[in-house]
Amino acid sequence: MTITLKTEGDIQLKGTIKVPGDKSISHRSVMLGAIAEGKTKVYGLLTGEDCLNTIDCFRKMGVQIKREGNYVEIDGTGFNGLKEPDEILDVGNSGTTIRLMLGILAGAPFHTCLIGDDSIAKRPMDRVARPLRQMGARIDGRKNGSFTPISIRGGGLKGIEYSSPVASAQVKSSILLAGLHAEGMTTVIEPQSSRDHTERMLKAFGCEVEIDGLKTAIRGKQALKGTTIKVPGDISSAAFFLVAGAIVPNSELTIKNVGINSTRTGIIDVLKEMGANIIIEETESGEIEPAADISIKTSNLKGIEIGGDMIPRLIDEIPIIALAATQAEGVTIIKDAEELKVKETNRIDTVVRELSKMGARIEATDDGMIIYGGTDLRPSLVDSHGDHRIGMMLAIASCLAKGETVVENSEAISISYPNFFQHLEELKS
Ligand SMILES: O=C(O)C1=C[C@@H](OP(=O)(O)O)[C@@H](O)[C@H](O)C1
Ligand SMILES: C=C(OP(=O)(O)O)C(=O)O
Repeated sequence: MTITLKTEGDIQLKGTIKVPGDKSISHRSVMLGAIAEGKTKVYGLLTGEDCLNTIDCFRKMGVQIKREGNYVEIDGTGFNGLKEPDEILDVGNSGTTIRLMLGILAGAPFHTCLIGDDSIAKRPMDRVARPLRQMGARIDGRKNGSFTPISIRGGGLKGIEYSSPVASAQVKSSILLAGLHAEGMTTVIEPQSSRDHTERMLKAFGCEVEIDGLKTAIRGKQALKGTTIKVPGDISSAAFFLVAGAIVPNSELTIKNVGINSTRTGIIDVLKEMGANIIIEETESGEIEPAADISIKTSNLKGIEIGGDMIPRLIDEIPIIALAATQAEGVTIIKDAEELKVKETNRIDTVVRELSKMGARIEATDDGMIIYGGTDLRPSLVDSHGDHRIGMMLAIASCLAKGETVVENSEAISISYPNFFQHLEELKS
């Protein structure tokens, strides 16, 4: 699908929106609800393509999941109730689905075959296959199990202590979920902190998780009990409108009920450091996850350097931060972000290529990018390359480019934010 975005005269973004539910928390609600005993109610579940694929995979393993009014109910089978699927499980575009599910399947004594789309086929699975094999899972696939299609036969796991070479919540979560069904303790040590939704939610489902700095440990053979989850709005989706509010002239907008777990709020810290006029009003201290209403106004941004421990706290927001940087005064340097190369696209390359088409002065580096600020963007024919976050960043960029910007492959946006264009139109005035 191709979308044409017209910017005639000066536009401004004004009003209040509520972004869809957090994608990371939604995936985990379905997965933990499925392997728990009893029913789990999930309010605010994201119904983007990625989460629909997670639901579909668990249905194929015999789990009943249905919409009931304003919540989704998962009839947990208990871990031993999962059934060998008759069909291949298709995760679509979702890295979180495949990597976390491999952790669960590592403990399941049956055979499963997993595939995904062309983007998933390029993303590394050895980062989870390696530790899961050490625990006892049998995994095979293309290039010795490094890429999809991938198959797994689980069961008979033993706990391990694993030092992960990357700060990745998908790796950490996959190992912890396998650890839940292993003999003894399973410990993951990370080089930097990654998002901690799995740990928080395991606790909400009645499990004990030990956290000591960068070390997270779980004792095996703990049963999960169904519970009620309220999914806050996704800060990674809110990020597009936070940046839009800061860079589109005469704008002022509020986003209600956004998750503000500190492992995810790098975007807020960066916008503040760049000089954004942003106000956070906490609304939910959150037994599981905190949330806030966030307001932002057009601001004079300045370039900054972003790297180190900050990167895992804003990894998915880098495409939209790059756009913010094109409008800042001075230079922005993003470093230590090699992980961008193994996302839905190589996000260093796609951000640089597509923003350059619009006139941005931006250079790729080995581990990030350098962006020179103060640029007038021009309309262009650009492409999401099937990457939802690139598509949304380009749509926001079009608000600053007078004329017609055409975004190819814009359907990818429904992966994480199905009503994105509706919100964009509502805020334009
Ligand atoms: O665990 C998760 O829900 C996610 C973790 C991150 O990936 P990595 O674990 O690969 O860093 C992030 O980029 C992804 O969008 C969602
Ligand atoms: C990287 C992302 O997701 P996933 O790894 O689940 O495909 C993302 O949503 O930006």
